[in-house]
Amino acid sequence: MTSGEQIAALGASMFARGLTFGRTGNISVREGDRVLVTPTGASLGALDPGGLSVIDAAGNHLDGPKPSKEAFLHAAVYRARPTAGAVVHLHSTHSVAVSCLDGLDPADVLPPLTAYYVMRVGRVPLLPYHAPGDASLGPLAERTARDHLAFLLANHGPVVAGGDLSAAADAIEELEETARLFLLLHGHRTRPLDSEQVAALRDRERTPR
Ligand SMILES: O=C(CO)COP(=O)(O)O
Ligand SMILES: [Zn+2]
Repeated sequence: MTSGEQIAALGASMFARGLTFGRTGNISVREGDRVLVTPTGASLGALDPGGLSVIDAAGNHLDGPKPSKEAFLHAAVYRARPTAGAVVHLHSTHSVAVSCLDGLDPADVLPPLTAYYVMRVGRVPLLPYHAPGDASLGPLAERTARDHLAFLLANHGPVVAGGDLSAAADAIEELEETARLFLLLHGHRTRPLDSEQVAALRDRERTPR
């Protein structure tokens, strides 16, 4: 499958499962110096694999239709994370709900409820509200992405990187399910993983298997 076909297949799957809706969300894949990104105003449910936009890591539009208004965010993540091969942004409902909560710890929005959340996502910070496409968020996004795989845009939604598209998809789905669990558990006495359990999982993830 070409990268364009992979992006279209993932978009269709995310859309079909209600992980994003309408004409929201955007997906990109890095290929060397070029980044293939979904066009602005596209439905992730109906992407044309041959009709994607091309930008560079500075966010410049190189080819194809006008890129996503969040292309600058994707470019910022690629500059910050040399190992990132893909970036996904969704308006996934439970993650967006968490991004609207008052009183979150902006350094770490969700507790480590499950092992897979720790293994696939890690610590997720909250970036302050900016209107969609407001490129003044770029420098903070770039600094944040250096040591975070994922971040949450306040009153908006998640942005998640991965070594490749399937890793980015796994991580953003894990984040969405953890946000759902967090909201489901509201009002229940909850026992997240303790710091030793979290540290052991982080060590294990660093050990090549
Ligand atoms: O999610 C979106 C904005 O945050 C969708 O915008 P684009 O259609 O420009 O990608
Ligand atoms: Zn958005």
